[in-house]
Parts: sequence; structure tokens; C-alpha cells
Amino acid sequence: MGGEAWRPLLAGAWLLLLLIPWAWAVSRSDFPASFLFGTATSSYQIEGAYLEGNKSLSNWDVLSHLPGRIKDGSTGDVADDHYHRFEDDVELMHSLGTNAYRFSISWARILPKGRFGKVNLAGITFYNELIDSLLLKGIEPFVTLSHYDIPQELEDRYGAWLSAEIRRDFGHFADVCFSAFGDRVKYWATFNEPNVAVRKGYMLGTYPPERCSPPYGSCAGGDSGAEPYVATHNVVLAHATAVEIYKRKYQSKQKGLIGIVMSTTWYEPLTDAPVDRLATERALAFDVPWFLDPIVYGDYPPEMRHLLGSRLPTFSPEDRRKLGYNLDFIGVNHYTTLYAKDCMYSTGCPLGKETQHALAAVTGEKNGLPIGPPTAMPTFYVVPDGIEKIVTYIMRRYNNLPMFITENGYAQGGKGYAHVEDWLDDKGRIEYLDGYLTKLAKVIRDGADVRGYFVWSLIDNFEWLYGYTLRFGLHYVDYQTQERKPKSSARWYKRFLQSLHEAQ
Ligand SMILES: O=C(/C=C/c1ccc(O)cc1)O[C@@H]1O[C@H](CO)[C@@H](O)[C@H](O)[C@H]1O
Repeated sequence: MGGEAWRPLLAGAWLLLLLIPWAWAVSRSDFPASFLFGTATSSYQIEGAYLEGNKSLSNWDVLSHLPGRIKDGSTGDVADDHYHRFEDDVELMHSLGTNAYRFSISWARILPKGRFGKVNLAGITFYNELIDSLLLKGIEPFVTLSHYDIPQELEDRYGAWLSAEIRRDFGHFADVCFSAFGDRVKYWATFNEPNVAVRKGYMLGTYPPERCSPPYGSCAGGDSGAEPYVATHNVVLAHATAVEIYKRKYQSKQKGLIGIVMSTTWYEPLTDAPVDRLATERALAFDVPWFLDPIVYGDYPPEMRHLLGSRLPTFSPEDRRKLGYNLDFIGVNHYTTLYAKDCMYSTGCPLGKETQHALAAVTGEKNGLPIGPPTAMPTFYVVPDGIEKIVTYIMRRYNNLPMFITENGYAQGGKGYAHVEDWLDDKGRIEYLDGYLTKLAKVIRDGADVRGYFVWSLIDNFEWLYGYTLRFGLHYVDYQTQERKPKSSARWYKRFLQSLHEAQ
């Protein structure tokens, strides 16, 4: 080749090199056109206005005001002041280009005294305005009825989840919400992560109502061996009560779907030993199937019956009838993968941990090496394969019931965040989301019926016991001024959502 004739070839080669990463990168077009892509939040974590509009105190208002409970001594009194700024927040969603938004309703705003008082119009108005402004921007509301927060009244009157009374209360609350919002809300989740709420509330005693017994913790009252199963029974039947009301009174007219959202962790056996494989199966069964087996199949998992015997309550014929309505979808919150090891035949397991009843121990490390890059949340590691594996597990166990990834996200925090810019430059979150979305696209290609994905979270917010020390937002929140600023990941998600014509 003479002269300069090779130049265009070289340029072509460079261009190819530039384009190759695009051909590999996950893109919007790897998902069905009808797929929901959104962000998620919850009432207590963002709303603030904890005493406004006739709202009563929730169990989390009460807990966060007790000394020493929240890492930075903070509360959700103001949080993101979303109650007053929801229109700005809907604008953030619109600018991201999302077509759905998952939020929760504060039960204490709608029914300050539960079924022992009137419906609070100011609460209804707030959610009506939020829902209308979402729909105006083409954003589908995906509503959780209770995301950990319940009116304290129900705790004080009858001990909340320990009493069968709560089934009626939850049914009443759900009925009020279906009737007020169901003309516009087409996706309902009864509960967010009841498996976490029950374990932390009644086994470890760190979440409301702080009940536990040794060796799990030293609480004022409680029985870590029994109460988690009583509470779960009431959650499952409260869920069933709401589903029955929706299916009998509303679904044929309103044409929405109703499901439940579970916290899901994928477990890998710590070693190849058969006992660790069995422990892994138990750790899995004691987590998601604990609630979903009764809801989908009418009884607790055989893996649990086998170990717990009569500690697990039984379902009466009437309970089973109630549980007979179909679950429309499973909401999957997924963040992390951990190792599981045997505690049935092995000694040296720590006592008082969440997986003790499963006779398993879990850890994020093997021989001192983490299972994936750590994040600022102690038990959350970056393991993208986990989403493919947990979705496959749930798909097989529940016969490919429709799923939504209702939360997935990355925590920033700890050392190294001196300036606002440090929070805004969130490469770790971009890598996390990219990795998990790539594996999600793969498992959908392989046949999983997943219909939506929500990033936790739209904005930094009150991270429960960690207060404001951990930040999960695509947008940074300045808690002095309440100003929201897009992080790099917000721009990344927006570009991802626009990436319609790139590789398959
Ligand atoms: O998934 C979890 C929490 C799991 C867990 C925590 C602590 C452990 O030690 C083990 C598991 O909550 C979800 O993940 C988010 C980010 O945390 C929360 O802000 C959401 O409100 C909640 O739905």
C-alpha cells in the first residue's frame, strides 16, 4: 500500500475499538419494550412532615426518637421533606426518563388510629396529588402498602404483629387505599420485606418493636425462638386478607395486580462439603420461601417444618381458603450474596444470629477474602451473578410467576467523603448497576418472567438504623438546604434508558 492510502483503514480500526464496548454494554433494548424502569423510595425514609396533616406517630417515629437507636442520632422527622417537595422529585424522575416509580404509603397518614378512627383526608389528598403528578409525566405508580412503618396505635393497643387483630386492621387500610387510589394505581405490593421486618423486630430486636431474648439480644420483652413465627403468621394472613379484598371487590374493575416484596439474599456454600450445600439450601428456604410458600402453596416450607416442628403455627381450613387467591407477582429486593456454612453437624457457629434457626451461619468472607467488592453497607457486596441465581431460584420454586426487581442499589458512606463532589462522583454505583442489569438481561433472555426494575433509590434518604450516614441515591441530597443534585449514576441511568438502538 503506497502513500497515505492506509489512513482510512487505521481510522476504521480506531472506530471499531471505540464501538466494541458499546456492543457489549447492557442497553435498554435488552429488555422488553413494556418493561418498567424506575426508582424506589419509602414513606418513612423520605417524607418527613412527621406531625403534619393530622398524621399520627408511626412505630419508626417512636423508635428513632429513643436515645442511641440510630447511628447518627437522627430521625425521619424531616428526612428529604418529600411531603412538601414531591413535585420536584417527580421532575427528577421525569428527567431520568423512568416510566415507573415505587413508593410506599404511610399508614399513619391515612388512618392515624388504624381502624379505631376515621380516614384522614389530608393523607388521601397528599397521595392523590403525588399519583396525579406521576401520571401527568407518564410515570406508573407502583405502591407498597406498608414499608416497615405502621401506626404506633396498633402496637400500643394489641402488640401489632403478635396479634391476629392486625389482619383486620391491615385489610381495612388496604381497602381504603384500593378505593381511594385504585382507579389510577395498577401495581400494589402488600408488604416490603416482611422477612427483614420480622427478623429484626422479633428475633434480633433492633427494629420496632424491639422484641428479643438471649442469645439474640437483651430486650425488655420477647421470645426470639417463637415470636418471629407468630408475627410471620399474622403478616401472611394480613397479606391474604388484603389480597382477598382486592380480588373480590376491586380487581375486575380496576384491572391492577397485587403482590408482595421480599428481601432476597443469594447464598453460596462456603466450601464444597455436602453439609455446607445443605446449609445453603436451608438458609435460602428460611428467607424467601418462609413467606412465599404459604402465600403461593398454602403452607410453610418443608425445610422449615422439618427443623421447627410445632414452633411453626398451622393454617386452618379458613386460612387456607383465604390463601387460595392467586398472587399476581413477586417483588424481589436484591442487593447481595453471602456464603453459608453448616451449623447442624459442625461446631463453632456463632449464637444469636439471624440464620441460627436454619442451623446455618453466613459470612461475606472466605479465607479473609470478600465474596465481592464490599460496599458501605456491612453485609452488602458487589456480586452481579447473585441476581441471576436468585431470580432463577424463585422462578423454579414458584413456577415462573411474574417478578419485578423492586429494589437494587449501592451504598456510599464511611471514610473518603469530605466534599460534595466525592458523593457526586459515584463510579462504584455505576459499576454495580451495570453489572446487575447485565445479569438481569441474561436471566430474562434465559426465560425468567421479570417485568420491571427499580433502583434504590431516587434520592439519598434515611437509611433506618444507619440514619443519614449511608447514601443510596442517584441524586445527592444536601440535608441543610434540601437541594437535590444528580450524581454521575443519575446521568448513567438516564443514558442507559435512552440506549434504544445499541447492541442486542
Ligand atoms: O434490603 C434491605 C436490608 C437488608 C438488610 C439490612 C441489614 C442486614 O444486616 C441484612 C439485611 O432493606 C431494603 O434496602 C434498602 C437499603 O438497605 C432500604 O433502604 C430499604 O428500605 C429496604 O427495603
